[in-house]
This record gives sequence, C-alpha cells and structure tokens, in this order.
Amino acid sequence: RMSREQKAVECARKAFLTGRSKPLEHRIRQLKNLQRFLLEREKEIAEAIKKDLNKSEAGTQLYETLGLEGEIVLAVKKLAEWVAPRPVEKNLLTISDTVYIQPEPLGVVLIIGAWNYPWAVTIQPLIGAIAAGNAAVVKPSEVCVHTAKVMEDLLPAYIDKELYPVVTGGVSETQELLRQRFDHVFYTGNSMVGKLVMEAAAKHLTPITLELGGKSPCYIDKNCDIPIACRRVTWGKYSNCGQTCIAPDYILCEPSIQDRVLEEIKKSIKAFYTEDPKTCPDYGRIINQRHFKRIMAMTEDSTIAIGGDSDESTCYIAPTVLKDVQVNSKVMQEEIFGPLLPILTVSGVDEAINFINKGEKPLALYIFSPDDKVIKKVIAETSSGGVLANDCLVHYSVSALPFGGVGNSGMGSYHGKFSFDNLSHLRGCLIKQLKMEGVNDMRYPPHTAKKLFWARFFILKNPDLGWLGRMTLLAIIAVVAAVVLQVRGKEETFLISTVRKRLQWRCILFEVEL
Ligand SMILES: NC(=O)c1ccc[n+]([C@@H]2O[C@H](COP(=O)([O-])OP(=O)(O)OC[C@H]3O[C@@H](n4cnc5c(N)ncnc54)[C@H](O)[C@@H]3O)[C@@H](O)[C@H]2O)c1
Ligand SMILES: CC(C)=CCC/C(C)=C/CC/C(C)=C/C=O
Repeated sequence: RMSREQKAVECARKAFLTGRSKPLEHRIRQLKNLQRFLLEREKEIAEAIKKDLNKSEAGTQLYETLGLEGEIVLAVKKLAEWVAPRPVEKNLLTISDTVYIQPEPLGVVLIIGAWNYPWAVTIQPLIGAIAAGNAAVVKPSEVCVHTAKVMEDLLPAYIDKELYPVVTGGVSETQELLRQRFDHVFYTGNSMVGKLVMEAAAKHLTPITLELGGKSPCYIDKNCDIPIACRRVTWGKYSNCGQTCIAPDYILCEPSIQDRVLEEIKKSIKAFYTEDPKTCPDYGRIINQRHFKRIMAMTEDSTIAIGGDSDESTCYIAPTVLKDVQVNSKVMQEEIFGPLLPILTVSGVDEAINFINKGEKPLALYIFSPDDKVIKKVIAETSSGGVLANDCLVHYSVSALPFGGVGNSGMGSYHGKFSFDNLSHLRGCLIKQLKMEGVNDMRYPPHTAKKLFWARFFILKNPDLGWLGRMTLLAIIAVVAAVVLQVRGKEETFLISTVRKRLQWRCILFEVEL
C-alpha cells in the first residue's frame, strides 16, 4: 500500500509530466491565484497565526504576507524575462554560433517549512517553484498546527492541487517524504535536521537548499548614534519574540558604551511594548513549553540587566537583556531564538571581528557605525549569509538580494530572481550550423603544433570588439574556412602561413593582441 506522502509525490510527478506547469501563462495564472488566496483568506491566515504564535493581524501582514505579495508581483512582472534564453559571451571558436543559457524546470520540488514565519518560509519557496515551472509538494511545519490546517484546507482551492499538493504531518511524515525521489529539496529549519535532509537527498543525488539559522552577531561602534542603533536592534531582536532566523543574536560593544546601550534598549522596549509587554498585542509568545524551558535555562549563568519575567503557562518571556556576558556562558553556546539579548564587551572592532570569526559563519551580520571604513572593514574581514549596516532584518525584504546562509547557516539562496534560478536548471545550449567545416580542422587529428597554435588563438580569445569588430572577425573566420576548404589536401604549411598573414594584418588593424 502506498503511503499518503508517496501518493502526493506520485500525483505531483504525474501532473508535472503532463507538461502543464511549463507554459508562461500557466505559471502566471497560478501565481495570481496565490495572490488572490493571500488577499481573500487574509482573515483565516491571521486568525490561525494568532492562535499559533500570538502574532497580531498587522504583524502577520508586515512580516509575512506583504513580502509574499511583493515577490508574486515581481515574478509576474519579470517572468517573461526570466524564462527567456540568456545569450552569453562567446570565444572566437563559437563566434558564429548561437550560444545561450536556457532555464528549464527541475521537476518536483519538496518544500519543508519551519514554524516561526510559517507563511513566509513556506510560500516564498513555492512562488519560486511555480515561477520556475516545477511541481512542488508543500510540507508546512506541524508546530504551527492552525496555520498548517489553513494551508492544507484552503490552498488547494486556489492553485493546481495536483501540481502543488500540501502534505501535513510531523517528523515521521517528513521522513517518509524524504525517502521519495525529488528533483530539489528546499528545507527551512534548524541545522541538525538540515543534516538529515542532506543525507536523505544524497541517496537520490537530489540538489538541496538549506535555509538554516545560527548566532547572528551585532557590533555597535562607540561613535554611532546609540539611541537610533538601539531602537533598530530592539525591533530586530524582539519581533516575533526573538524567534526570527536573522534576529541579532548578541551585541558586541566597547565597555564604555554598555550602560548607554542598556538604557536606550530599555527605552525602546517600553516605547514598543509598554511597561507591561505581557499585555501588549504586538509582543509575541514562545512557540511551546519545550522552547520556553530551553530559553529560560540560558539565563542561568548570566546577569539580567533588563526584563527576566516569565510565565511558563502562557509561554511568556519578557524582553530581556543580559549584560557583561561571558563567552562560555550558556546563552553563547547555541542560537537563542528567543527574547534574550546578551551584551559582550570587546576592546574594539578588531576584537569583534576575531570573535565573530571564531564562531560558525552566521546567517546575518549587523554593524552599527557612522564610519564607512569600519563597515567595509567588518565586511571584508568576516563572512556571513548576508550583512546589514545600521539596521536589522530589512535586507530580507529586498528581492534583488540573494537571501541564504553560508557554511553552518545554510546553502543556496532565494528571493526574487534568485528563487527562480535556484529552482531552475540553467541549461547551457550551443547551436552550430553544419557549415564552415574548415575552421574545425585545427581540432581534428592528426594534431600538430600549428593546429594547436590556432586552437589556442580561437579558444582563448574573447572577442570583445563591438559590432564592427565582430563583423570583421566573422569575415576572418569565413576567409579561414574558405581557404581551408580550397586548399585542403595541399601543403599544410602553405595554408597556415597564408591565413596567419591575413589574420595578423586584421588583428593589427583591430588592435587584437596576437
Ligand atoms: N534561514 C531561514 O530562512 C530560516 C527561516 C526560519 C527559521 N530558520 C531556522 O530554523 C530554526 C527553527 O526552526 P525549527 O527547526 O525549530 O522548525 P520546525 O520544528 O518547524 O522544523 C522544520 C521542519 O523540519 C521537519 N522536521 C523536524 N524534525 C525532523 C526530522 N527529524 N526529520 C525530518 N524532518 C523533520 C518539521 O516537520 C518541519 O517541517 C532556527 O534555527 C531558525 O534560525 C531559518
Ligand atoms: C517589515 C520589514 C521591512 C521587514 C521584514 C523583516 C522580517 C522580520 C522578516 C522575517 C524574516 C524571516 C522570514 C525570518 C525567518 O526566520
């Protein structure tokens, strides 16, 4: 008997093989249907996520669906351009050929979503999969029970349910899905499961995208506008109660500014979430008690400077700041993914860079400084999935930037055209005519030193000569071909020296280095 997961994959594969996911009109229609779903079902989406994560309606739009709408509008507008053949630069050998990249669908994509932004991280890859002409099996996180149910119940009424089935379930269902053969697996979640996904995909040599997390550092330079920096960091840290993949995980700053940083963060917390964040509709909750316990345990060996209140029964943890935190403290051992903000003091930017480089490569890196040199220095001397100076999170909203990790924070990237390219096969195409066979003599045996000389010239030269230059080179190739054809069978030395002289003249004329 086939499992539910096997059936869904087989159904998506069969639908893909009909070819109906490929035409541009189909892709655009499906994307517009998805857009209609987001608009018409705004209420159900917001209600479910309120139950799952205590997100407000405005918060759901701002952090989840707005970005999806933007990505759909962009894909609909640009899709004709993205799917079109992309001509590439040629060498002399291929100057008269048609050489281009043709993006083509990969096949059936598995999308495994995470719970913290359940719409953003599940539907955004789906937009890419549809745009690229694929079928996709969508597996929302079981942790967001209500959201997964809305996705399962309502999405099939809007988009092709055979091409894009939604499969719900937890670990065992996801494992069963991972046993199936896919053409790409797009996983968002923690690094430990990321490794399991990679292992499962390796069995079928399936390419993967891993959108993981990690500890994203935030360096605050002593010369920056501290009130503004702290307001932005407070927003980045406590949005969704710190359960954001790119939340600033910890602050690095000089000891001389630590108290001012604390003071300004305290003011911002009050301004955003009132004196009592527990009653504030814009302040979230920890997803479940397991995570609640995990986060609370991290505070044990550090000094709480702000916040610290909690309520296990409602999974509430107040916006909390820890000061003078030590490198070996519990909170510095893993991604926090909760509303704790440790401050570690460093002697300056060099120590901050050394500290960052000792850890795993983070998903995001934040630098607050008025000095462009400091910003550029940090960028040059570190590595991370993305980097943002003087703000938090907003790089996620720029569709023209690739979003993704590096090293332990993931592999592959998406958003905008990067989603399309990531979920396409970029097929290299070269179309030659069955003419000008003489030009090919230089690569056919018997190989000689002179043939090699010409092969080097034709293969290594990248003709960047403009329209006139290209026309001349075409003429040269035609001459070579004609001469070769005419004198084929005659003395090779005669041929080579004649053509070489002609070429030398033309090359001198067009300043091409011979
Ligand atoms: N880079 C990004 O874009 C991004 C976005 C969101 C979250 N994240 C990261 O995700 C993490 C939080 O998500 P999570 O992992 O708690 O989410 P999660 O528990 O929802 O798990 C993610 C998915 O993995 C599946 N899963 C869980 N255990 C599995 C197993 N043993 N085998 C197969 N599948 C399994 C789940 O069913 C779910 O669909 C954080 O580290 C965060 O930084 C990254
Ligand atoms: C509202 C603006 C300008 C940006 C949104 C930033 C944000 C919180 C995006 C969520 C990113 C995301 C899906 C993270 C995953 O954990």
